[in-house]
Amino acid sequence: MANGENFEKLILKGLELAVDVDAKALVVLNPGLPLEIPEVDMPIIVTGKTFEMHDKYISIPVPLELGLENVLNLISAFLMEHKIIGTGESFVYVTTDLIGIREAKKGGILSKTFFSTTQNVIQELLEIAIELSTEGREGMPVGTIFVFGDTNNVLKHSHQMIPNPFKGYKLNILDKNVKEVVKEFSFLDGAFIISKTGRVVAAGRYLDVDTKKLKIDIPRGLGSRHIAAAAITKITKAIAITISETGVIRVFKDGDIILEYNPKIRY
Ligand SMILES: Nc1ncnc2c1ncn2[C@@H]1O[C@H](COP(=O)(O)OP(=O)(O)OP(=O)(O)O)[C@@H](O)[C@H]1O
Repeated sequence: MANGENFEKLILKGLELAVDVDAKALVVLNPGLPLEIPEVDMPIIVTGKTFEMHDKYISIPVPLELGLENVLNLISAFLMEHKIIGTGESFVYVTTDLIGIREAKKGGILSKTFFSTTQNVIQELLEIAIELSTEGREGMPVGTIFVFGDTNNVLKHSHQMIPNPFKGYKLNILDKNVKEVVKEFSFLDGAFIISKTGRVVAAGRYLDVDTKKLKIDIPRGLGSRHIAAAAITKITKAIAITISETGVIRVFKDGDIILEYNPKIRY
């Protein structure tokens, strides 16, 4: 039922339900339809391309491709971080074909800095990760790491494995053509270093982390790429996104996996 008119009717029903169950917010998972958002007292969150504060609602960039469960977890963390809902309180969500109620989870592991205006960079990186996972590079599976934010510290804890192909270029991940350039260089061993503003600082970077000392607690079976990604987020404030050669995408913060998703599996 991906038609705007019916979607708007569902949103109105969602609002009614939210009032009935004393929910603290309404979340609209919009796949990109032009929508008329009603003016109400309750905070309304709409998924979109960019982070924007509107009069009637807040738009937050979360790729719906991540699957309902991941998207709702991310939004739940956002609502808690912004004190829109507290533990035990709920929000109502509306997709193009369902309405549901969700309770905020206790002890969310998403860091406070995960959602901010720099979220647009994370959104872009997740989109690249999803494309690399599903398409590979020239048909071959690709594995890599993106380390985002806290760049000076990340650079201190890493070194070039090969000359840095991005040295001297001011390429920003938010610029249209740069996405393809980054995908082209994804065959390089090591990690991409991305600054808070989206600048591609380096590729082919080895993360120097002493994983024995750091006590990294991630599921067994994950190899050195994932351990290194977890570790760099433990010793810096960066967020790491890994793509495994199996296609699984993981997001790490403070040494933990905060999101795990396989775009090859339909949820
Ligand atoms: N410390 C590190 N810094 C940057 N890249 C690393 C580091 N350690 C490993 N890698 C990268 O990870 C690649 C794969 O290593 P490994 O197979 O052990 O990882 P993995 O976690 O099992 O990943 P995958 O699921 O993709 O196989 C290496 O070829 C290298 O490019």
